[in-house]
Amino acid sequence: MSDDIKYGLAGVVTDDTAISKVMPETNSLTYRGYAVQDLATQADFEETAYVIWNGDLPSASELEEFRKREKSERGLSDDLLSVIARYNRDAHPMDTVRTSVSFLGQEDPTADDSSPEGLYDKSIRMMAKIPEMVAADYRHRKGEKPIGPDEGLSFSENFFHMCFGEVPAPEVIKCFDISMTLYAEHSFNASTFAARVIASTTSDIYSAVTGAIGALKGPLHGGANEAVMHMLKEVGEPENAREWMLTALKEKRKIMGFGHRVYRSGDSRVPTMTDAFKAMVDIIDTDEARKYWEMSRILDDTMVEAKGIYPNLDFPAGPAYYLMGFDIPMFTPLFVMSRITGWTAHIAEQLDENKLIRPLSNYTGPDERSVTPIGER
Ligand SMILES: CC(=O)SCCNC(=O)CCNC(=O)[C@H](O)C(C)(C)COP(=O)(O)OP(=O)(O)OC[C@H]1O[C@@H](n2cnc3c(N)ncnc32)[C@H](O)[C@@H]1OP(=O)(O)O
Ligand SMILES: O=C([O-])CC(=O)C(=O)O
Repeated sequence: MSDDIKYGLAGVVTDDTAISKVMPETNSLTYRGYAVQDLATQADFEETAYVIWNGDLPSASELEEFRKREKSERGLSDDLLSVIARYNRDAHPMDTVRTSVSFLGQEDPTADDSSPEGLYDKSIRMMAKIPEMVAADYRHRKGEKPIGPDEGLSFSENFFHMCFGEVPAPEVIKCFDISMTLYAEHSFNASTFAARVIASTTSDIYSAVTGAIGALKGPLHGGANEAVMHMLKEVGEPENAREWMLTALKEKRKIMGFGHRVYRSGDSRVPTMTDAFKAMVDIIDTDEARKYWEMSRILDDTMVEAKGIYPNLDFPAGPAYYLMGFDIPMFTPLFVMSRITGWTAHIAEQLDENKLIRPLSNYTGPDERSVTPIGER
């Protein structure tokens, strides 16, 4: 290890961005200058997507136009639906959504159009189509036929409709929609950086998004929302929670849903997601819902008290998604449905003033040596 190297690029600023600002000193986050909490509670995910892509809040007519455009892009080709119908039912849903996005790219004859308008078209197209890829795959693994999109429904309502054939209570939709806004964008996180690296080679937007999905899958990044729910299931009951956490820490286990590379004293998005999770628990009002709420409170308090490490967004999002009825392996694809907005905004920003991303490395392998012919080895 060398003192001159910033391993994992920790603390390194690699480019400018005007999309979001992560402020660890105040545990806050803005998208294009708007506080994420305000967007989550006072706007909806469609308005947030508009802000991320266009820079300002839409007027009423701009928003109406944008909603129409998103709805008009919904719907998968018969070819893609038949590919989804052939996916391995045991495959991880992140692998299947990665494959579906890649398939969408090869269906688009303008995939290489990287003009600002071309990128914007494809960004809206992916926002509109990824939910159906996830929902159709969810139903396929249950042996059920896909349910097509409903133009009368919002982005979040339509997703529940395509998964379950019904739209739940408004509080559940609101909780889901808030999670979409909170997950949408977070500066140079690993998956966004992966997308920017791919875009910087002037590859196409679908390739950059496909790579970003691969980066998001890992449990140190987006995959943590699934890992959190596995942890809650392992803990089992609220009365086990404190002891479970103290033992896990003693055993030096990594506790999923805690810690963050940038925030060191709390993730800006957690209070809003926790409030939404609690509001949903109160509406659902079952023993199971209260159990996961209480358990997560105890785990959070114990971790902060014992290690001073705070929960990240995946911690409240995991159990919230579970109580909405989603299977655990679907949680990270839900993140994809949201982060497609941030990724594509970053791809456009990267291409606007592109410079190939190619850092240097510190070689630590053997000194130069000669190749001994095979007969002499
Ligand atoms: C939406 C998102 O992607 S948010 C991130 C989701 N990921 C997770 O929740 C996975 C669990 N968390 C982690 O693995 C880490 O906190 C990361 C990957 C998010 C950040 O990692 P880094 O910035 O590299 O932090 P780093 O690993 O250096 O941690 C610093 C110290 O805190 C400890 N620590 C950090 N997170 C955790 C954790 N979740 N559980 C236990 N200890 C932890 C580390 O062991 C380390 O201790 P040490 O100094 O005694 O070695
Ligand atoms: O910023 C990060 O490193 C991870 C994160 O919270 C996100 O991508 O939302």
